[in-house]
Amino acid sequence: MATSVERSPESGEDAYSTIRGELKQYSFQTEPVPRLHHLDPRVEALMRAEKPVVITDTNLVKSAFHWDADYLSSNIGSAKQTVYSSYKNKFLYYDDKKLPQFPDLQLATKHEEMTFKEFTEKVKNHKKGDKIYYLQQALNDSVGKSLVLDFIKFNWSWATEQQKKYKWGALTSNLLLVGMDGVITPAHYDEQQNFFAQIGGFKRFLLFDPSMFECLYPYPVYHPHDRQSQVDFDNPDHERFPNFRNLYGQEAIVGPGDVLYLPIYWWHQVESVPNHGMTVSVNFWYKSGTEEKIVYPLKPQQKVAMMRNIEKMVTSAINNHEEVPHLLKTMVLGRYT
Ligand SMILES: CC[C@@H](CC(=O)C(=O)O)C(=O)O
Ligand SMILES: [Zn+2]
Repeated sequence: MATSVERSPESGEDAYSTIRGELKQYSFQTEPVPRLHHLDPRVEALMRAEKPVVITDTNLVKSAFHWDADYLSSNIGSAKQTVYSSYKNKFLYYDDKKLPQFPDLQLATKHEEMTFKEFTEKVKNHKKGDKIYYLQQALNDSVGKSLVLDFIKFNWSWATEQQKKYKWGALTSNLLLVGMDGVITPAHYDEQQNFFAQIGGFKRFLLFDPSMFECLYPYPVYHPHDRQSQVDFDNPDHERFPNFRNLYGQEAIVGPGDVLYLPIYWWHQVESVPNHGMTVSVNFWYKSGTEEKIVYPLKPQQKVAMMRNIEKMVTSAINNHEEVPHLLKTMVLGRYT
């Protein structure tokens, strides 16, 4: 498979409209995420409302536009990188610290450690039916000098200005993502604010408001797939997940130079657009700021945080996750339903 990365930093509208015509359709409706120049005042309104927006011309990662497979191979260094492999194109995240409680869990994706050079070899020699690979590595001080210089030249003044303006907490990490053509990260939410910067290739985001929690049925908090939706978007089980029929979302295509503001607790499915080569992205995860004061009614994301705390409290108090479902059902069925 080619390791080339499709690149047209100022991707003309033609690239996006061509891609839009190729995208897989799902059973739910979506509307487009606004795509705005970073100086457009509507960006601030959307970010204050914690709504997604594709922000253009930030130059956030312009110094990394040359990060293609060959450059990264020669400059990232010989440290092992975190790579996931799967015989399918879906890469469902799992928390390996929770795996011991689920010894029988069948994982479709495997965590492998390999050098970047080994990763690009596997991608180059990929044949139909072979494993598919997705590199997902937090940028750290093991990278080579030239990558450090590129990293230092990110538009940190813009990023830091936003971080202060919206009272976000600390930047916790930058994840380097190098995906083979067509890889998918299924629907999940994260507990951090996120600037998702696209460097090479194109990614399609399906985004859902935190209130869509009741349509997306996340795994229990104690489960290794915590925060991930249980619903298979390609073959939804409407018996188990009846509210999936009410799902409604937003959609965005991000290309080189685009930055997607992905608000904390917003659900997202991320698809490397098929037949457009490898994708290279870097995300910027920030702790969310603390609310100055609680305002009622609570926001959907606050209710999600509350439900998470209840599940965590019950699980630790009862000290046996197998007893949690019965206790919660006893508490709710026939009483609150
Ligand atoms: C973690 C992988 C995912 C991005 C994402 O979910 C995030 O940045 O929160 C993707 O690009 O496939
Ligand atoms: Zn995510």
